[in-house]
Amino acid sequence: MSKYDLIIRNGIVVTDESVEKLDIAVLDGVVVELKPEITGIAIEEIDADGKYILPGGYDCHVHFNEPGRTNWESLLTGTSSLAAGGMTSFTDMPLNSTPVTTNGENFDLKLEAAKRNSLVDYSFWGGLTPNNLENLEELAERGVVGFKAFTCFSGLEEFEGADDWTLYKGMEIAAKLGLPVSVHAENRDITNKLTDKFIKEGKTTPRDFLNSRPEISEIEAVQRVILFAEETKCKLHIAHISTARGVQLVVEARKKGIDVTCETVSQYLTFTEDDLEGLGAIGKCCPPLRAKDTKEKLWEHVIVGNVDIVCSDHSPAPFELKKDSNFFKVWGGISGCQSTMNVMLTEGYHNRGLSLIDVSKLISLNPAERFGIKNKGTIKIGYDADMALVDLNESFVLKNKDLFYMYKVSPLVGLNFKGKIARTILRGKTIFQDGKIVSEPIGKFLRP
Ligand SMILES: NC(=O)N[C@H]1NC(=O)NC1=O
Ligand SMILES: [Zn+2]
Repeated sequence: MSKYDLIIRNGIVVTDESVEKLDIAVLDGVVVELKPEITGIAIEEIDADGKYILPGGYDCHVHFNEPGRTNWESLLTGTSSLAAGGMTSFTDMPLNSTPVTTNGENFDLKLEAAKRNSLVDYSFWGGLTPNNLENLEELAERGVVGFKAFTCFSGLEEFEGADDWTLYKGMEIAAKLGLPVSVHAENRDITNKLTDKFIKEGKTTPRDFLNSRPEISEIEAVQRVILFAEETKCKLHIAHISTARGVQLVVEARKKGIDVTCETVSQYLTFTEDDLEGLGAIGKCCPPLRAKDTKEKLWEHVIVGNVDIVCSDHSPAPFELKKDSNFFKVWGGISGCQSTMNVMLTEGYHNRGLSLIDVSKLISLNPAERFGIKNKGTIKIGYDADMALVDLNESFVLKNKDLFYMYKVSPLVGLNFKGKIARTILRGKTIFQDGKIVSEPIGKFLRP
């Protein structure tokens, strides 16, 4: 009789093709059997009767702060939050940790920190800035999934936004290296000019901040970087897209054969600009929250498959940086990486009829495939045994104390979610169960 490390019995398994009752057998961290009834024995058995089993999520856009700003969010607090939210891997942005990930030496520091402190599997974006074109190759050799650039101010002086020359040249190099470039797309002139103007006029409320970053600033930047992608043949990924018109440009570019994908994030699918006054600083992000009509159209794009990925853009900061009567001076970034699966189950599956297969593709398989992370993102023989066991019909209100973030705040607190993560399993090992982290940091480096 076959012997396994783990058998999970009686769960309803969400694969990339079906939702059905299956048993799952795991050996050495990998799914080795997947069928209605497994007869073997295992060191550990889990009875998942009544639970749905989704692939562990992959958050391809988080800003953790280790090394260097570990007092904003450490890898331990950040990855505990991911685990509590059913997420089993992530890609960290090249900022806001310090030093920023713009060369090989800095990359090595980050990798060392993750080896020690990450509870889930990890990978990294390298930075693309005006100062590091000559370092892209060494970052590629070390295993970054691609390069991240900003077309506007990044929020931090030490990570300079890319001018058009840098984008064009950087995309040429990335194309040669076979890696994608991910762009934070907002027009720098429009956002800077409006910001300066409003501050000069003493207009510094949340509404003024919203008005300083109109939809056109995203749409223009998306259009421009798509043109560079067409010319350079670079794989392009649009980060945290917030406008339906931006997604429409991506759709049209794909029809022309340009290799472009896009992600959106929970906040644009949950809140509108009218919520910002009530939320205050914890709801400040760039691009900002949008009008109700835009939010609904963005959902339509998600539902028909025009948006490839939903992730978090988790960008925490200490309370001090979230306090200023001038809203422009408040740190821009939302804490949300614990809630991506919850948002997609509640708003996507329960409220809008998005299938569980599509939910899991948006948060697991699509990012893994786009960024070349092999054997992740779905429950399948030969794939890593990364899973979230979910009580799909259980409702709960998210409370501050449920959060594993270093700063236990999030705009998502107080919302009623349906679909509770009961247990998270990384490569066959339970890392989160019944509200508690139950593992040491066992994360492993993932590279394309
Ligand atoms: N630096 C940083 O975290 N920036 C992020 N925050 C945000 O709101 N948008 C971003 O790109
Ligand atoms: Zn960004």
